[in-house]
Amino acid sequence: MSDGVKINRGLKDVYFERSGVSHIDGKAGELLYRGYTIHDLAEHSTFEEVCYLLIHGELPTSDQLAEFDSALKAARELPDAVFDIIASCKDGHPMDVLRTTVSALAALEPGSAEKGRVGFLKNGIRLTSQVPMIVAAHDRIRNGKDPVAADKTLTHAANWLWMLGGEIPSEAAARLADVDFILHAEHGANASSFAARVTVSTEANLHGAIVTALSTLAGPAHGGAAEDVMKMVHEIGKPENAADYVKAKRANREAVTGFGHRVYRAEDPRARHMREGVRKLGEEKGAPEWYEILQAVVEAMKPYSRHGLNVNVDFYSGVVYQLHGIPMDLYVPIFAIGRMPGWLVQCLEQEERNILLRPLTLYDGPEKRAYVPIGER
Ligand SMILES: CC(=O)SCCNC(=O)CCNC(=O)[C@H](O)C(C)(C)COP(=O)(O)OP(=O)(O)OC[C@H]1O[C@@H](n2cnc3c(N)ncnc32)[C@H](O)[C@@H]1OP(=O)(O)O
Ligand SMILES: O=C([O-])CC(=O)C(=O)O
Repeated sequence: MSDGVKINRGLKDVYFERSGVSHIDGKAGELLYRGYTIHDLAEHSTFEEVCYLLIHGELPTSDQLAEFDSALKAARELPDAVFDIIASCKDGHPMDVLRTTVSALAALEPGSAEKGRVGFLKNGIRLTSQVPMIVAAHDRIRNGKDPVAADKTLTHAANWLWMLGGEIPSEAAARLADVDFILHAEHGANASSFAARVTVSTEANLHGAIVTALSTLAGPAHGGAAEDVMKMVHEIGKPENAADYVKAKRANREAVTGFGHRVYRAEDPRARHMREGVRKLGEEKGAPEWYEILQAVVEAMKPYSRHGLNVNVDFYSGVVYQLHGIPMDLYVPIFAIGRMPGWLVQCLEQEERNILLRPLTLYDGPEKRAYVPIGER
């Protein structure tokens, strides 16, 4: 039945579509958004500008950026019912609460079923602004505090920190969050974006696709890794324990979290910026040991790196959040805040040249056989 059929398990190395959004050179460890290196964007750009670039294909002029920014700011509103929904499931994992709330917004928001480029853009911009509001409101509600209203004068990153902590963040803290969002904004056919594209391919609406993406991002093999890295760092406790920890993991053939990537065979280019963040912030906060533990794990992993096994973006990002006092279970939702424009633009591309995404599984079950009535089994 299966003669000559080649199966690409996990869809490894399979191209399913063309995309003009981001280019990943796995061997060279390079990532481009619309032709610009992630390093230039992390150094010189803002999240708002990167959103515009991803969605419209070009860096904006000042006027284009101002118009786009005011659309994002105007969308910093949530229906009252959302806060009741958050309160009713406040003890759940923030990723479950976020997914449930985005799903509820599909039913609560006028125009959520609108499709086509215009409908997707309207809903995508609205959700890009609402996702950080939901994450921040949930964290406050579960800690017995009132949600903080969005400040429409602040940048996307500064407003997120303001809504979370109820204090205007320092410029340095807001910039670090901004860079984190830029680094996480887009990454081709990663599992959550691919899943969102599958949803759009059935002509479902954007809210549905974002719910799919959130569900997929949550797993520890994808966005959940930053949370697991932080748990690993706590378990290791001090740099001198790292080698034994790694040895035990590898002896059991278990993955060391924060290492490995489906596409990169060189270091994930985003990791460099987060590593610098951990080093600097650790020194500033008088907590250099986190950086030292991470570097001891990198050293201990060297003998196992012959396949090009390197750290990925999530290896350092959790410790940056920890040093900012952000609880571990918010790490995946923070990834989701950054990834919103990437999901949106992948959905736009899918919608513009749609084809139902429907691969095949090669049947290897029993041969055709006669039905046996229940009394004769
Ligand atoms: C933002 C992101 O989503 S980045 C990824 C975040 N996830 C993690 O950090 C979780 C840990 N990493 C992993 O589980 C994996 O590396 C994945 C799921 C990300 C990628 O998996 P794959 O594409 O199947 O890995 P790949 O085929 O490149 O593996 C090559 C070899 O490296 C090994 N390997 C891959 N990742 C790891 C790891 N983290 N620790 C130890 N060994 C690993 C594999 O076992 C395999 O070894 P083998 O050839 O001896 O069998
Ligand atoms: O591309 C991937 O497979 C995972 C990843 O790094 C991302 O989504 O940022």
